[in-house]
Amino acid sequence: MARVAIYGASGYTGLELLKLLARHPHAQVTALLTRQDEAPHLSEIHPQLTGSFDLRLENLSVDQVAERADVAFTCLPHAASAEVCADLLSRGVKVVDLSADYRLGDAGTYQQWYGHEHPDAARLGKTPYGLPELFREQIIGADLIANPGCYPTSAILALTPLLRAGLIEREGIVVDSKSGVSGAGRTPKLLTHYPECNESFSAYGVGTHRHMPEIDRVLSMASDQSKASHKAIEVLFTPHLVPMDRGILSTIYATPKGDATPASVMAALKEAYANEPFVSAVEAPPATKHVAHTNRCHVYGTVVRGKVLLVSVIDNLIKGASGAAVQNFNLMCGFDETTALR
Ligand SMILES: NC(=O)C1=CN([C@@H]2O[C@H](COP(=O)(O)OP(=O)(O)OC[C@H]3O[C@@H](n4cnc5c(N)ncnc54)[C@H](OP(=O)(O)O)[C@@H]3O)[C@@H](O)[C@H]2O)C=CC1
Ligand SMILES: CC(=O)N[C@@H](CCC(=O)OP(=O)(O)O)C(=O)O
Repeated sequence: MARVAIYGASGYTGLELLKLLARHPHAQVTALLTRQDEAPHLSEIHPQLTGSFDLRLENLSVDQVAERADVAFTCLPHAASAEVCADLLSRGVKVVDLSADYRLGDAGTYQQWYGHEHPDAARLGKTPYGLPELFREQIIGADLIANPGCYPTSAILALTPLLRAGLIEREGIVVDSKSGVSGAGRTPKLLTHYPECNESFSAYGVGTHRHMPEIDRVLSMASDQSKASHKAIEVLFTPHLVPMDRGILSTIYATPKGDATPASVMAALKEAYANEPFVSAVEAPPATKHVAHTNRCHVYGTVVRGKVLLVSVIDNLIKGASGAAVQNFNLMCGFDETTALR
């Protein structure tokens, strides 16, 4: 049994994490963290969880958390998260970090895309990236996991098999992604205010979104296993906000290479995920509803007018955040990887 603490339990990823942990036979939730001093009952913050946990959200010190928990999930904004992670790790608490703080490889790149210094830069480049389908061996038994970004999960799971099979060029990859509004979190923002986003569809972060270097780095790592001389991959990534609650759909375009045909593209996707419990290569372009509320990713690929075209879907809050976090937690702690996720 692992005793679990959740930082940022009042947010959307905290809620989804609690829904999953409520049915986890080896996890006991022992601390729910908030910055507020009022200690509200969990059912006041998330009425969906009424009857599931008799717990209050508390403003505890890291020492108090370390007494109560073996593992912490940090569902906090970036920078705030790394500060807590460093303190927890120094007290022997394992951490799954849902923020972006440990996903990039070096402090310079982090500063360039996040606009501030990294609070715990020594761990950059050394923390396993929590996509078990690509980095399972590094995740097993680790103390800290960088849980992936939601958009990167959808892009990397679609592209990596084709890069590894030599069916697409490393240059000229375009990732066009669309996300439901819960991707922006529960904390109110102008972009996600109802009259701003309802019945509207917009691109944002054009050329500047911080998931671009994350996708670059992970694709470069995942596909560069034999040829160290390869140049780093640089994708063109554009996110869009769709007026729906949840889900991400990425449409991806790449230049074919070698024997890229509709059949060989699908065969590479099928082979890569044949034994994966949560990723499937599907025969027709998937929709977000096919994976809503699940830890699954569906990928489809073909060749059209001289381009490889991929479509990938996930639930941003599950495979894109809390489901992946539980998958990583299971691997870190030696539980069956699929526990609480089937
Ligand atoms: N939403 C999504 O689809 C995804 C989110 N993520 C990442 O997961 C993390 C959590 O996201 P999400 O749950 O959506 O966010 P939310 O805004 O829904 O919740 C975050 C919680 O963190 C606490 N918080 C906010 N600001 C601070 C701060 N400055 N210092 C400490 N605590 C703070 C708040 O709790 P309180 O007020 O009670 O203290 C808040 O409820 C973020 O890093 C996000 O980028 C990753 C993948 C997907
Ligand atoms: C719709 C929307 O706003 N989505 C979020 C992505 C959520 C996510 O994965 O964020 P982190 O990398 O910070 O963990 C965004 O674009 O900022």
